Amino acid sequence: MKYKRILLKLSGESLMGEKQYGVDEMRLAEYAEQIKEVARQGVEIGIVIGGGNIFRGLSGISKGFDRVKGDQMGMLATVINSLALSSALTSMGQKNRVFTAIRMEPVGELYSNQKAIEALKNGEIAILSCGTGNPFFTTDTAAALRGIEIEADILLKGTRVNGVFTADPEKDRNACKFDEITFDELYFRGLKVMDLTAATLCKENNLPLIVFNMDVPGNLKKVISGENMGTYVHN
Ligand SMILES: Nc1ncnc2c1ncn2[C@@H]1O[C@H](COP(=O)(O)OP(=O)(O)O)[C@@H](O)[C@H]1O
Ligand SMILES: O=c1ccn([C@@H]2O[C@H](COP(=O)(O)OP(=O)(O)O)[C@@H](O)[C@H]2O)c(=O)[nH]1
Repeated sequence: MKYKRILLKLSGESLMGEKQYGVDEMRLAEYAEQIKEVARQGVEIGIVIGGGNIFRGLSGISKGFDRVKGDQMGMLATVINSLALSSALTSMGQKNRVFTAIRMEPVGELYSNQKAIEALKNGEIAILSCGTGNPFFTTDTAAALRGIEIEADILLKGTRVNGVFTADPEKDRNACKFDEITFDELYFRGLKVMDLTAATLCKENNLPLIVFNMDVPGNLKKVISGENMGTYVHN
């Protein structure tokens, strides 16, 4: 395996699978299977999951919610997704631990980078929930931050598209994929694959990123073993 310690970001929306809301059990099981497969090869895995399949702070504003409360609801949504993934991994016999950025024992342990690294060294997958614990941030930013904190070799952003394109591939059929691109170019081209706070954290702390399609079974293993897929984003 090319990478020994990874931070995997999973989109909350992808967890919906074919559903309109919440968690699709089939999709969850597929993800858990892919994750277990690489964990069995000795790869240390930290995971940050989004919450968009349940609640997004920004969309709450239009429904009359206060932004901070809405964001807190969004962070709690990431806890629900994290518990679902933890449960799926456990049922497959894969050891894992859920950490929360906001104290809520016994749902999860309060996060610290030391405890998370300890879990990784123990062969446990560390599921890092609640995003950063702060409103006005995203789970992409949490993934970048936690990736840096746990000293991951790479940040892997699992999405439902094949990588970074010249335009949103779900809206523009003529969009072309980049095999690699720098963080600066992402910024200058205004590519919306990760928010700027997240991209800046990666850039300033030298954490490379691969954006890849997590919805194709086997892709996670391929990307970790160094197969050329997705888009490699670097300094
Ligand atoms: N230039 C781009 N290249 C790739 N994906 C893009 C781009 N611009 C926008 N996107 C969108 O970003 C999504 C991937 O980000 P992700 O965080 O997984 O999704 P979401 O924001 O819905 O949770 C893709 O599904 C795609 O529609
Ligand atoms: O550090 C964080 C991470 C997430 N959120 C909230 O949680 C929601 C869900 O996260 P995100 O939208 O990043 O999930 P995804 O798009 O990946 O499903 C966001 O809309 C925010 O409201 C937050 O307030 N702080």
